[in-house]
Amino acid sequence: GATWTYNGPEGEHHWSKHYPYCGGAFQSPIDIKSELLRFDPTLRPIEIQNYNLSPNEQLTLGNNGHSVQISLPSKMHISSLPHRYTAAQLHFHWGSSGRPSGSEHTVNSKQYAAEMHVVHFNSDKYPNMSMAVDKSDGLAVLGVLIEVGEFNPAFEQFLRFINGIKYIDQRVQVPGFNIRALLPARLDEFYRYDGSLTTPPCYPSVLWTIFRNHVTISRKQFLDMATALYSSHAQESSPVPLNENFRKPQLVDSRVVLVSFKE
Ligand SMILES: NS(=O)(=O)c1c(F)c(F)c(S(=O)(=O)CCO)c(N[C@H]2CCCc3ccccc32)c1F
Ligand SMILES: [Zn+2]
Repeated sequence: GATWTYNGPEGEHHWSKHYPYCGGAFQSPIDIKSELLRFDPTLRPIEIQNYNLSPNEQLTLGNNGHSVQISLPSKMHISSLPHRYTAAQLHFHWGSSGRPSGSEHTVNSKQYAAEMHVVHFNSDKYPNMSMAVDKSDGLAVLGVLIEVGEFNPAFEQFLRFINGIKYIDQRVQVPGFNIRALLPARLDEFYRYDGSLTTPPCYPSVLWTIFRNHVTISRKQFLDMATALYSSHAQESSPVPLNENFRKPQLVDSRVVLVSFKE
């Protein structure tokens, strides 16, 4: 489809011209405000299967012009939701070297340095991502808020290859590693709401799970992610830095945000 960006004439305020859902309801991300929250004792801890990948497996690390993404094997899945949700890919949203705040979801208006999304599709009902992406029960995304702090060895497992995908459409193979190590310790404390893809086509097809606890990466790791990539092609004379790739919080309307924990 048309090229969309995060800023300028193709920026988020213009997305709905080519992608009508982007101007519709049930949009993501949102600001997770305390007064919106409702404790739900029926929310079960997230249970994931086969996230611990062997180094003998190869993952594709790629720059798709909008984010850095890692393709995931279909044996990885979430087993604690009403349907099996099979992993497709994970990617990130971040700020820039001058602005270490680039998360999409915010908590009481606090924006974190970055955010990771692990995208899954309902494989009980749909054969692949393409068939699931526009269905109301199609997708489940796990969101992890990221702060600058302690060095994170799990992130290094792919960050050490990032200079191989500096330009759009570049891909490298990286050895598998334990994707669970990218998630926070507690998978039983999270926010849950019905929302959408945060990029065009913005389909309202995502069951969002945002973990309560953030993870940390070091300042150098953040700068590696926020300054290494370009959304332009390698041979282009004027490279376009890939950063600030986050959508602003959207209207919550009458949606309720469920929480699995009490203060
Ligand atoms: N924040 S978000 O809503 O989770 C989110 C992104 F922000 C994001 F940039 C991507 S993208 O990297 O594919 C670039 C633009 O679609 C995705 N891709 C999903 C949805 C689109 C189709 C598809 C097909 C296979 C695998 C993943 C995906 C995305 F879901
Ligand atoms: Zn995302």
